[in-house]
Amino acid sequence: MSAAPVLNFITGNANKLSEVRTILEPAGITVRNQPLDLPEVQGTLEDVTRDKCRAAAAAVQGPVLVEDTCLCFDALNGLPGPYIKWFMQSIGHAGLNNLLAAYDDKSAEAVATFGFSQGPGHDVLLFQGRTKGKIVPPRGPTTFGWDPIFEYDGQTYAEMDKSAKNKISHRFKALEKLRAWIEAGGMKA
Ligand SMILES: O=c1nc[nH]c2c1ncn2[C@H]1C[C@H](O)[C@@H](COP(=O)(O)OP(=O)(O)OP(=O)(O)O)O1
Ligand SMILES: [Mg+2]
Repeated sequence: MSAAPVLNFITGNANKLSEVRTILEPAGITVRNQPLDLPEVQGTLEDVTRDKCRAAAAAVQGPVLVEDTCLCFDALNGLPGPYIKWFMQSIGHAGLNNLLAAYDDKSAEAVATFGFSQGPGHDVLLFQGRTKGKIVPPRGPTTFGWDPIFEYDGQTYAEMDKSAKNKISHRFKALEKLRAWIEAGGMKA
């Protein structure tokens, strides 16, 4: 590849930005950031990211990367899903556990959907990663969102070393697809 790829990741979430940089920079991909607060519509995981990406491209009038994270409870047919941010803010870790009190099935899926657009009027390309786990009472540092209540293979995301989370996470799996596409020359097409 000739010029080193540069992505403009539009997110207001410093933890997301840090994980994305940690995962992509070893692959020689530079991640810039503009911390815009973009409107988020209601709809499927894909609808939310597509709309967010179009709004970001319009706001910066250029190429953008966005990401929307969902936390889907199997017993609730995928809810809170894209609305997890508002559930986290309103009812927190305890409330999210209580939502599942009536069900034996505590399984959940973390989903990261990245959207890339070359700019206003261009298609939005989606790169999605999913990691299965279960919802548990909080364990570990409360640095990043619902990390303390999402258990993967016996440890919560919050209990795992950052490097361990970044090898199995929903975000890592999505970024593997994005990286493969960039390495195949996708950004230049
Ligand atoms: O790996 C994660 N581990 C734990 N919590 C996480 C993770 N990734 C996102 N989260 C939280 C942040 C927000 O409460 C919600 C997703 O909402 P979401 O709209 O995608 O994120 P945001 O508004 O913070 O940033 P952005 O400016 O990119 O939209 O789940
Ligand atoms: Mg958001």
